[in-house]
Amino acid sequence: MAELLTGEAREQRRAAVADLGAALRELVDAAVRTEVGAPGLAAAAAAARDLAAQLRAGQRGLLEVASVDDPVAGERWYSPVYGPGSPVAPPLLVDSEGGGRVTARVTVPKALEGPPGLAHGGTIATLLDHVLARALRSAGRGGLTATLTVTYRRPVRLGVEHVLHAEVATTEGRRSTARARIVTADDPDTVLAEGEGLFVALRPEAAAHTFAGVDHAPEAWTARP
Ligand SMILES: CCCCC/C=C\C/C=C\C/C=C\C/C=C\CCCC(=O)SCCNC(=O)CCNC(=O)[C@H](O)C(C)(C)COP(=O)(O)OP(=O)(O)OC[C@H]1O[C@@H](n2cnc3c(N)ncnc32)[C@H](O)[C@@H]1OP(=O)(O)O
Repeated sequence: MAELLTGEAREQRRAAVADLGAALRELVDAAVRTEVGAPGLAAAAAAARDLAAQLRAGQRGLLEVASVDDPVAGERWYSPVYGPGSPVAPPLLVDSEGGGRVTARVTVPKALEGPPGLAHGGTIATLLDHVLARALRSAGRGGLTATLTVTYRRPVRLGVEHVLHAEVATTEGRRSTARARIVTADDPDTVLAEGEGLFVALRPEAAAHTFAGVDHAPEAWTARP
């Protein structure tokens, strides 16, 4: 079981995690855009395997929560959406949240491309799903996504700054719904994609089953008052 860090030790490790994450995102971008020759690719593959071996020297299991995480608040430093340590996160930057509303910014990188020059539709769905969940959390509502409906109205382009807005729509028992949209920073009135999600908070017995084997109970996704 990975021991969760607190205080100064956690801050220091979080800074190092974020620094490695930024370096790896540069590497992923370089890797998906490279046109160097085959010998250059072979040398890079060997260097990448050396680096992986270096990181495997201290490794947690698949169900173990990272020592820098806060599973009660739901802060995941390797989240594929916003995690500062994730090589595959765009990453999404949350600017403000509270009272059932969230505003976030993102610039979708080449690694998350769908049609040439455009964000992959699954990436857009991922971003919308996250801000929907975050809006609900900011209103004290937990839960897992039960349904997600995405309407793609205009392309979301790579390399352009976009803004997401989300807000709680309804709350009833363990069920909550929220709405979100994505626009460009330069043209906030033209909606590019919209999302609507239903989130269901887990009953304690369902949470025990869903998160069986996870070392720190992720309270953020279970039933909340
Ligand atoms: C910078 C450094 C970091 C800083 C970061 C800081 C902070 C970060 C903080 C927080 C991050 C927070 C949040 C964001 C995180 C993640 C968001 C991602 C969310 C996901 O990625 S999540 C994964 C995908 N998701 C699943 O993996 C779900 C699999 N699934 C299930 O686990 C069950 O399916 C479940 C739980 C959905 C329901 O199961 P269940 O057994 O509890 O449900 P049950 O049957 O009791 O229904 C109860 C009531 O919901 C209604 N209901 C249920 N399902 C429905 C449906 N589909 N359509 C319509 N109604 C439905 C019923 O009709 C009933 O309604 P009623 O009560 O009225 O009868």
